Amino acid sequence: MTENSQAQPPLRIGTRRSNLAVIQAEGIRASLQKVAPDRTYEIEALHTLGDKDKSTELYNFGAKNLWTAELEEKLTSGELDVIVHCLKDMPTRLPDSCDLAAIPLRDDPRDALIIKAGLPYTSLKTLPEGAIIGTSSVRRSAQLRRLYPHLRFANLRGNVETRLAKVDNPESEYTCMIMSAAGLERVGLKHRINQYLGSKDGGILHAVGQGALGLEIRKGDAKVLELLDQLADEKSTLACLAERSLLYTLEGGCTVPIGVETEWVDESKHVLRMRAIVVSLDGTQSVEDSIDATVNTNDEAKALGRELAERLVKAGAEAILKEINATRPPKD
Ligand SMILES: NCc1[nH]cc(CCC(=O)O)c1CC(=O)O
Repeated sequence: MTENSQAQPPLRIGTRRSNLAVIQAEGIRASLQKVAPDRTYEIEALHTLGDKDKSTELYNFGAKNLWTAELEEKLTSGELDVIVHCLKDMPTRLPDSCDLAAIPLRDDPRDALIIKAGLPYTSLKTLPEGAIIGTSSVRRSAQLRRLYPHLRFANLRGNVETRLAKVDNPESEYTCMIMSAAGLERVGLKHRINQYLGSKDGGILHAVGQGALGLEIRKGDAKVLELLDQLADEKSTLACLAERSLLYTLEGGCTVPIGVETEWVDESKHVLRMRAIVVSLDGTQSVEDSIDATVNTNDEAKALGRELAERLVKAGAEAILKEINATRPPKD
């Protein structure tokens, strides 16, 4: 080993301590080892306040995000160099001392249906009247209530493995559950997916940033930014920035039933199609629209998200969101 490589301190990668979070951080470490093999990398998996307390009401706990605040403090103080997040769990407004760096190639952004082990159903359409879908996401339940008014919903919390165990338990009320395809695939549960729920197959629109990772750095840390830029995927970055701009424009600070889908409709011309929906909690009211725009730069991506948000507001999204914000539903 040369003196030079020994002199460079390890790059410290922070993440939450769930199995999914650690798998994601290990994936980023493996990618970094490929592009910068001389450097060493350390993962610090933190048991965050949000992981410790499972109560819903904590979503309303002060202004701080319980899942990201402690990691961001360590990033700001220099104890960490990068945080690996699920992009969809990253607020659209970050602390002043932090920045979103690279967005790597996105995995499948769709939601997925998993049916309780041993039941004969295969898709949403085959579920009988009164079947119970486990989800605590108002985005998922509101869209599904709208499309499948004969189905019922029950809260389902915990990490990926815990939720599946609760659904599979023959004593539990759940008929099935909805989770992100990417999350299920990363923890090795792809074989349990019964149906992928994109807009093309009778399904729902996914969460902003779903299926992508967000790499957060200290603001102005040019060295780490340059390193992480080597992991960036341009198309994923532009699509996700457009989605985050839509959410930034629409949200009143809490999580709301906004579904989105982005698709590159013409790779050579860089045309991004973004579709979005805002639904009332009971599924009875909704506004939906879609725009195609040429997107080559981050600013063009953000402009697309903003324009779609403004169109939705004009079509009545604000009234729906106001009513929901008044009751502050649990986070997606
Ligand atoms: N809110 C929880 C959460 N945050 C990120 C993922 C999975 C990974 C991803 O979709 O990016 C999940 C689980 C889920 O919603 O099913």
